[in-house]
Order: sequence, then structure tokens, then C-alpha cells
Amino acid sequence: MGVFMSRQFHKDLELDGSIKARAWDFLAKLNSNADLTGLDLKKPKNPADPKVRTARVDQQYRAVMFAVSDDTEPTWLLAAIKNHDDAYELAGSLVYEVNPANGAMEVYRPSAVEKTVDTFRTRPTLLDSPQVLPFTPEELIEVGINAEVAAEAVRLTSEDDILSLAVDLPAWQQQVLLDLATGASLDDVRATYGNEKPAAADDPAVAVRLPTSRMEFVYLDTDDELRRMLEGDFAAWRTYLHPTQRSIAYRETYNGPFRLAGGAGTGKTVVALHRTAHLAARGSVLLCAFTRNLAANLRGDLSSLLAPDSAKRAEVLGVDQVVRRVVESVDGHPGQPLDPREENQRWSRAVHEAGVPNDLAPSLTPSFLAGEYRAVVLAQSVATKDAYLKARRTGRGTRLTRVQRTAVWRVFEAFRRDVASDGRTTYDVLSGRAAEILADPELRPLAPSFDHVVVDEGQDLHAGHWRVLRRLVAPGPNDMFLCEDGHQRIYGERLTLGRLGIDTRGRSRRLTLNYRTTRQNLRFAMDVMDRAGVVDLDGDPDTVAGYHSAFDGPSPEVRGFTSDAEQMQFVTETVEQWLSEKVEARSIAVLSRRGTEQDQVRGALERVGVAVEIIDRDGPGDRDAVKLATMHRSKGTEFSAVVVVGAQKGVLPLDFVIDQLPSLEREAGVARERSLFYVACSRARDRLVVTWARTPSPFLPAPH
Ligand SMILES: Nc1ncnc2c1ncn2[C@@H]1O[C@H](COP(=O)(O)OP(=O)(O)OP(=O)(O)O)[C@@H](O)[C@H]1O
Repeated sequence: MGVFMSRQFHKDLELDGSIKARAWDFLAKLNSNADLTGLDLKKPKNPADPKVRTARVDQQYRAVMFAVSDDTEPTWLLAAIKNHDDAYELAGSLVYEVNPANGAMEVYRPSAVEKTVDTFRTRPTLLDSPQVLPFTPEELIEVGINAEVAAEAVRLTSEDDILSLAVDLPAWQQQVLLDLATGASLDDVRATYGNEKPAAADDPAVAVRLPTSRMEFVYLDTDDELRRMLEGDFAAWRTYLHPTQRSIAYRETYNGPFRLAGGAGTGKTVVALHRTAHLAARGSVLLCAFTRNLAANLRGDLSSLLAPDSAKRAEVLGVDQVVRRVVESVDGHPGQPLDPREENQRWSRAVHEAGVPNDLAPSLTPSFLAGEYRAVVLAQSVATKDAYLKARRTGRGTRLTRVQRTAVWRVFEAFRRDVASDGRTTYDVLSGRAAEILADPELRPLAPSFDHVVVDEGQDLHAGHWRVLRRLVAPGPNDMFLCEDGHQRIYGERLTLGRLGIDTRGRSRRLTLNYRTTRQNLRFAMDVMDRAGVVDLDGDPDTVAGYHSAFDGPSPEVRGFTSDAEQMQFVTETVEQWLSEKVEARSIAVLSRRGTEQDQVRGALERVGVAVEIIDRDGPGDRDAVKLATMHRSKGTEFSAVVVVGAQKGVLPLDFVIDQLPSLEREAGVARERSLFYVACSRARDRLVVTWARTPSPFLPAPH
């Protein structure tokens, strides 16, 4: 016999260390159904729900729970753990119900809902502002919204008010109102949260299986499951998925490559992890991250989701690790890849060696050549000059005549010779070789293979990567599952997956609920991003429609200064202030476009005795120190409080980088810089401060 546990109860287990220690005893007794006297079960006087009880967890804490089945031996639904007096008070007003519209399990306080509704009833309707919800109360009730709230909600003229009105409702109802306020239709809501109460939903064992119930409740029916839950830290994403996240992650079969889009913080990585765990129960899976350090983070998170016998079938690697592994399986050690600076030097040398005509040479910057190599040579597996002369160059900006193409090909050859001459290589060259190996019927069996590939941060992979990943799995059901956010593209060139043999058309979804950040921070980050001109990996416009967050916080602060020194002074004071408010140092980050600001911040913070740690290519370390990172390194991270420093002209976009680009590629270069700023701003969970010196960055949104 098991127990039902609410997300709130699960979270309360973290209240203080002593509860966790006692909880196992408590739950074991409850589960044993033997003598419950030690639990001191009590029914509060005149409870709102006769099924409610409180029980002793230890001296200080009591559990609030419901006897939810009609059997003589009740099954318990654990709702919360509170201090003795608070537990009694809560138990008096809490009810357990099954929503009549969709059968979702609900634990909430009707008296609190009524009180909030009362405060709204007395407010006059603002006749000159449009209502946010274009629905009737009956329509809202029909999808499951509390009737009293529905009557008031339709009068409201701001999203903020709707959230305040809904604050005491079960979480899924709050979510529905917010979805409707941000553009969802009633049909969307029915499809996502269900629109029919299953006949047997009064049996909690049935109700708990509904995806909407699973946003807040879990049924644990073995000691193993209970123990795992108690031993792990509370991380809601592991257990309480949004119905949309769940339906995407746990769908049995996609008949080919599937693409998941969504803004920053919508849980794409969470879904990728769950999908990997789901697939690992069936076959071998590669979860591919953009870098080694992002892979290391995912590996830790994945291990907590995998059943023991699936663990050996799931592997998590950075994309360049994958490439390297394929090459090594056939060629042995491939030589040390050049670092970006060395690579740039070699490209310049190759231009010189290849005797490029004077009129062309200035356009052949290292970034142009590396981009051309990835977007044309690797993307189309071009192996000869003739093939390059015929290759498609759509989307490359600069036009090249036949004579110029011949010259560029000579540069590629000179570059390869130069790199090979001292036993070195580059990651781009390696990905070309890996794709070649995987396409060769004789070599293919020597290389690793997987049944399924799941890719995170897909927007930053280049064509060479995709060729390798495509060939790593046999085409067929559930072969590839890709996550991307076109607005976060900070590396490389735009590409269309269809051209690389990865056809996701008709098999893609988009997540719109931001779980990471406040609505205030989200609004700011959305103002930063350039909504026009961003395309997804299918080559279609990437929309942000309906992208929203469910929680509130302080407004982001933008502060300008006349000098670097003043800016640093402010950054230091801000960080010190957060530390004094007991924000953990490791949850604070200062992000900058370039090393100059990072060095200044580091000096300024160290001078006042604040410990800092730079996020390097291995990702955030464990030290409890304020993290400093470039915007590039901030990808895939998140922090409670973030300062984005140096948001000023010349730095954002970074002139030095843009000036190096041939004129036709500047627009794309500026878009990447804007995306970097968006990535940095969208790392903040609670507080976001952006600073600049002298002249503000053109990317800064106009104040509202
Ligand atoms: N169902 C959920 N319940 C609770 N928290 C969630 C849920 N889904 C996601 N989160 C949390 O929201 C945050 C963002 O999730 P995640 O990193 O998966 O988003 P993402 O779309 O990959 O973001 P980005 O593109 O910015 O890297 C994380 O802290 C994650 O744990």
C-alpha cells in the first residue's frame, strides 16, 4: 500500500534537516497500517474537510494529510508539514477535491479563495481598459476554474491582477488563467489540462494518473520510491512536470526526428532529460550537450532520473566529445585541436600561402573562412574543388565568383596542410572526418552507434555536428529528439535541418511557460531580443507568442554611469547588498561580454573581500563564491541574482568582433551579440541588474 504525496509536502521535507531524518520513520509507520497510535492522529475541530487529520512527525512538526480512500484501511494523501500550531490551522481550512471538469486532484483552501475574491468584488471595473480574458464566466467554469474566481476574473484588465486573484487556487487553475491571459484558447486549455472527468476519478489511484494531477501529486507505492524521494533533494522538475512537458517527454513514438522549441527557462533541458530516461528504458541513448561542461551537469541530473538497469544505456557527451570519439574509433588519436586564437592565426597564414588576389584577401577574415568551411564544406560534405565550385552557398551573404571560389578552396587546402604539418587538427576538421567515417560502410561498424540521440541547445550546433549526429543513429522512429531556442543562437551560422537529412516538419512543439524567472525579468529579456528575423532549425520564423512566467518579483534595474570606476563601485555594492540579504554567494553571478569588465569586477570584489570564482570551460565550480562569467560561458546556467555589467556602446555589440566581419555578415554578427545579451539576462531567477558606463548599448530596451 502506498501514499500520495503533494509537491508541497515534498518541499516541506526540506524545511529543516531534522524532518528528513524523522520522515522515514513517520512514513514507514503510516505505510505499515499497523499501530498508528505513535502518530498521534488528530482531527481538527470543525474542519472544512472531514477527511483531514494531523499527525506527529516530531516534537516540533506535524503533517497535514487526508484519508483519501473509502477502505477500512485508509490511503493517505500527505499535503504539508508545518509547525504544530500552523499545522492545526491549515488542517482546519484545507480541502481535498477532484475537479469536476477534468478529474484533477486539488488540495486548497476555499476560505482563502473566498477572501481574495471578496477584495476584488469591491473594486470598480475599469471601463476604459480592455479585459484580459475574452471569455464568459461559464466558459471558464467549464474548463475547471473555480466559479467565484471565474466571475471576477473576466472583469480584470491586467495579467498581474488575474494572478493576484488566482493566488489561492490549485496551481493548475492558476496556470490555466495565465495561459488564457497570454493568448491560449479554450481548446488549447482543454487539450493540455483535460476536459473530461474520468468516471473513476473519485478514486485517487485513478485521478493521480492524470497529467494535470501530476503537476502537483505523486503516488509512491514502494519503499524504494519513497526512500529515493526522501534521499534526493527537492527538485520539482524531476517529479512534477507540466502536462505539456510530460506529453512531449513520455510520448511512446515519434515517427522520425522531433524538434522542441521554446524560450529560455521553459524546461527544454528538463524535457530532454526525461525523454532520455524514457528512451534509455528501451535502447541505447546519447544525450548530446553543446559543451563538455554542460554535459557534465546533465549527467548528474540524468542519473537521478534513470532506473538502475537503464543507466548503462544512457551516455551524456558534449558534441565535440562525440565527434572525437568517432574519429578515434577509426584513426586513433587525432592530434591536439587548435584553440580559437591559434586557429585564427593559421587561417591568416593560409590566405597568405594560397596567394589570394589582393582584392579578395581582405574579405577572407578567419571568421568568414571558418564559417564558409562549416556552412558549405561540412554541410554538403564537399571533398573536392569541383564540388566546392558547384556547392550551394545560400544564406552566406557574400557572393563569390568562380575565380574567387577557386582561391578560397586553395586557402582551405593550405589551411589543412598547415594544420596537419605539425600533427594538429581543429574541431571542424574532425567533424568532417567523423561524418566521413560514419558514411563509409566499411568503417561505420568500428564507430560507436546509438538507437536514439537527444540534443540540447541545438541552435548552436553547426552543420558538421548535425551530419555526425544524423549518421550516428539509423533513421526511423524515435531516432532524434532536438531542443533549440533560435533566440539564443550565439555561435555559428543559421542552418536548416531539412537540408541535412533531419526532417522535423510536422513533428515539433514549443514550450511557452518560463519556469525560471519572474514575469518582470522575462519582460525585460523579451524586450532585449530581436523578435524579427530569428529563424528556427526548420528555417521558419521563430515566434515568442504566449511566452510567459507565473511568478512575480522585483523589476529589473538598469543603471548607467559616467565611468568604469563608478560602474564597478555600484556592482560591488549591489553584490555586497545581496550577500547581506543572505543570498548565497554561489547563487550570484556577474556576467560580462568581455574579459575587461570581468577583470575589473574581479578586482573590485576581491578588494572588498568577496570571494569570486570564474566560470571557465569546465562550468561553474562548487565553491560558495560569487560566479563571474563571460556571456558565452553563462549558457545553460542559472542564478538567483545576476548583474549584467558593461551593457554599453562598443561592448554590446562588441565592436572589435563586428569590425572583423565582412560587411554582408555584420547583420548576423550583431544578431548573435543581441542573442548573447538575451542569454545573459535570461539567466536570472529572481533579481536582475544591468549596468553600463558612458553610453548605453543600443540593445537596451527603452524604459516602459
Ligand atoms: N516542471 C517543472 N517544475 C519545476 N521546475 C521546472 C520545471 N521545468 C523546468 N523547471 C525549472 O526551470 C528552470 C529552467 O529549465 P531548463 O533549464 O530545462 O530550461 P531551458 O528551456 O533548457 O532553458 P535555457 O534555454 O535558458 O537553457 C530550471 O531551474 C528547471 O529546473
